[in-house]
Parts: sequence; structure tokens; C-alpha cells
Amino acid sequence: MTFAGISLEHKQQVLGELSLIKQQFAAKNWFPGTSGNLSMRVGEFDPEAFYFAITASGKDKSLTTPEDFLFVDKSGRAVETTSLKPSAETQIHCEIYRLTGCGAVFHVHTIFNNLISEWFGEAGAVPAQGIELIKAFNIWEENAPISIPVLPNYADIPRIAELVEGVLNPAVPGILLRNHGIYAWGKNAFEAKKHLEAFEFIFEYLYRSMLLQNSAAPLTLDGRR
Ligand SMILES: CSCCC(=O)C(=O)COP(=O)(O)O
Ligand SMILES: [Zn+2]
Repeated sequence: MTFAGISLEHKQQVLGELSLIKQQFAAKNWFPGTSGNLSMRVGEFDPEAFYFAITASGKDKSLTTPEDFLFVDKSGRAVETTSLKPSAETQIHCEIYRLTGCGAVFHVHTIFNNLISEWFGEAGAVPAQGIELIKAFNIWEENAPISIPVLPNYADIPRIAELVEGVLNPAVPGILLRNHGIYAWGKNAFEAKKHLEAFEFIFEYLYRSMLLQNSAAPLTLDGRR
């Protein structure tokens, strides 16, 4: 079966790529307790009609089965007959595709992204500066500051999705949900994976650097450590 003129070969190629990335992220323990969801666009981007493969909801994402993914349209509705339910967070993927025209969106829950999103949750953004890995976002300016948006973690996913447009920064391909996880995207799966890995590096760096600052030698009289 096919839809929107998308060939079986292309669909299988996308599913194969997504499945491999799912295994790689699972090996990093990035899907604890069935959390996380991955998607990849099939076919060209047209804001009026686009399609993507997305993980089925509630699955153990460390396993590889024939029921790991389904195809949905720009509204998140399944486009093939299936008993699978798309990720509970599909609306956020839909909104990121609509606004960016990207090729893949990856979402993971990690200890570091949770702690950092909570720490900066009230501020609404995570500031980072002087971290080499921002080059993964194609930012080459020396010592450039970046700001990673943090959205509230409402139980009602459409309520989160409607906030995406207001915080999306084209230079920084990621959004945190407070005490929940990160969404990272890219023009294809390779780029989205690269961005996600860079974000996770930044979060761990920030966490460890804050710890280091608090555990370093006591202040001297002139306020230096
Ligand atoms: C089990 S964590 C709560 C749901 C969630 O945040 C998530 O990422 C996984 O939801 P899905 O429906 O995509 O399995
Ligand atoms: Zn989640």
C-alpha cells in the first residue's frame, strides 16, 4: 500500500534509517521507561501536505519489531490502515515540520536534559556560551552565546504544540520541555542526530560546570576562587 505517490522503496529506506537510529539511541539509554519518540519525513516538504514516519506510542523503544513505526500526515493522522497509535507527542512533531520544513525530529528524555531544563525552567531558556559543540549547529562565531528555549511541560500536548512557533529559533534546532526532554531536528536524520548529540553534550557540560563551580576551592577575600 502507498500514499501520496510515495514509493515502497522510499518508505522502507526511511524506516530502515529510523530503526538504526532508534537502536543507536537505545544503546545510550536514551529511551528509559518507553519515553522518547522519533520521526522522519517521507517525500518532499509541502506545508500544505507532508508525511512522516513516527514511532508508535508506548513501545519499548530498545526493541526492534515490525510494529515500531507508522506513517502520519501533517495533522498527525495515520495514512495507512494500522492498529498502531502514533506517539502521544505527534502534534509537536507536526508543528516542528510545519514551521521548519525539516527532515527529521528526535525527542529523548535524559537525566541531563531534565535537570538543565528544570534549572532554567523559570527563565524560559538555557544560556550557553563558549562551548565548542555549537559548531554542530553551524555556528562558527568565536565564543558565540546561544539560548535554548524551554517550554512548560503541560499534560495537554496541543497546548505545548501551540507554543512552539513563539520560541522557535532557526539558529538553534532544539526546544526543551521543562523536566521532560528535548526535541531536536535537522534537514535529515544525520543532521537531527548530530544536533541532538550536541545538545546532550551541552547539557552535561553545563551541569558539570555548575557542579564544579560550586565545589571548587572556597572564595578568597577578593572574591576569586
Ligand atoms: C513514558 S514517558 C511519557 C510519554 C513521553 O513523554 C514520551 O516521550 C513517550 O511517549 P510516546 O507516546 O511517544 O511513547
Ligand atoms: Zn516525551
